[in-house]
Amino acid sequence: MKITIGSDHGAVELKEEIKTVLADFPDIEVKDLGTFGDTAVDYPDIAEKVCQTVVTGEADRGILLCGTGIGISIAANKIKGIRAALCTDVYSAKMSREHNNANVLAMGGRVTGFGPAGEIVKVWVTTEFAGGRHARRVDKISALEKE
Ligand SMILES: O=C(CO)[C@H](O)[C@H](O)[C@H](O)COP(=O)(O)O
Repeated sequence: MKITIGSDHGAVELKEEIKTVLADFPDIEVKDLGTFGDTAVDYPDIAEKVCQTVVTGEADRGILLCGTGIGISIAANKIKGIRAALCTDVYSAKMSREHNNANVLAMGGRVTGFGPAGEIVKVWVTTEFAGGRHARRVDKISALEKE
């Protein structure tokens, strides 16, 4: 699985931690699209960069981080084809894959600690979409994009 990851200046350390967690998954290839320092950047720019790789198929999924995860997930969900889930707990992360087929995980570097974030990422990358009744609902989300 190919995953692109990006953060604004509010979550650079969490981004590094998540890359360390994902390094334990031999089947996962991670591409880091920045930002890399503490100079302030605008989270919609990072959301756009990462989400473009998902909608074009260059990546299978994306992980987006900012201070709260709120702004970057709002921005991501404006992009056609993106289903970004802002998660602060493992159950929601699991459901975002099983029920919503989320293709982007968002978290907040000023909200979620390294330990919980690592557990969230692990379950998110290992949980498959359940399909069935959930596919009908996800299709209805996609239909909303066309209105
Ligand atoms: O999206 C956010 C808030 O909705 C993120 O937390 C940003 O990282 C945050 O807004 C950045 O704030 P800063 O004061 O410019 O560091």
